[in-house]
Amino acid sequence: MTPTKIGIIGGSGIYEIDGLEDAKWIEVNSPWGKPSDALLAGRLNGIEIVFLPRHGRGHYLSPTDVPYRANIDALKRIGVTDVISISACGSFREELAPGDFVIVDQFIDRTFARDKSFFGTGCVAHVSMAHPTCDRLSAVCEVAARDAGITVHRGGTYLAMEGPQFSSLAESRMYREHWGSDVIGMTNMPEAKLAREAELCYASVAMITDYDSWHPEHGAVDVTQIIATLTGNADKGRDKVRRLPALLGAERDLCPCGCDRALEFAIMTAPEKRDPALVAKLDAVAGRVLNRG
Ligand SMILES: CSC[C@H]1O[C@H](OP(=O)(O)O)[C@H](O)[C@@H]1O
Ligand SMILES: Nc1ncnc2[nH]cnc12
Repeated sequence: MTPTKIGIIGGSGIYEIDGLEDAKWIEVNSPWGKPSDALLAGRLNGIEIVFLPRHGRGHYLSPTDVPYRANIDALKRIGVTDVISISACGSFREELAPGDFVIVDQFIDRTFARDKSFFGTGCVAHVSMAHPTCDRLSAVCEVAARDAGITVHRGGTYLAMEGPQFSSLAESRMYREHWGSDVIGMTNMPEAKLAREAELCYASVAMITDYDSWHPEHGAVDVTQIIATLTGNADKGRDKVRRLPALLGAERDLCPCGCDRALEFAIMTAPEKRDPALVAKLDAVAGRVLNRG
């Protein structure tokens, strides 16, 4: 058993969390660059929590410019075991209404201008993304949201678009009618891929803020409406976060989904062909498998 350390990545409208004991902002240096911000570390019910605002305090980073690799590396480096992403999302389904939460379990990655892997020339690895989220952590997020009085839907496909512009009507219809997507956002990819490479359990909580552009009665998306929905949900969202530690427990066993062993058979590059500089950068992410004899 190892101690649980919960990492929370807050998306649009969530730039800090309150109620942490001994809370302090910590600068974490990563060989993958500067994370979006310092990390807010503290304890909730005796369990360690680390919070990172994805777009930085003041929302200065666009979805394309979020330093996804530095963020995931920093969380891993500081000892986080379980990462919960909280994101504002558009809905492609009438029944997924603004104010509801969806516990996402699949992704379609349409992003194209981001670094998507820690690995590459000099250390090649292929992890499975068949089941990109952790079922155990997702179950905890579902219970916490339900207990906080939130309408929550378990399972859903998140379409990750590059942005920063919202989708055209034609794109919105294609994602919904032909691609089977349930929600849309701009940030969960490559975040989920990188969390898997870093052997971190990852769950994604989509807070529905709008109906994107397909809905005949709702017109185009606008940021004012998104912020109003997020603000209206803030108290319940905070309540949900407060419930997580008790549900997760202070100690964790190996993840039954295997998230914490994702690299076990993933690395292809022969030891003598590995690039020492890249291997050094992978110390936190892949040290468990690269450093064994
Ligand atoms: C404020 S609307 C668009 C913006 O909100 C979402 O951010 P996040 O996923 O970090 O909550 C969406 O992905 C866009 O980045
Ligand atoms: N409709 C939408 N499309 C992309 N990202 C979003 N974030 C919130 N609503 C969104």
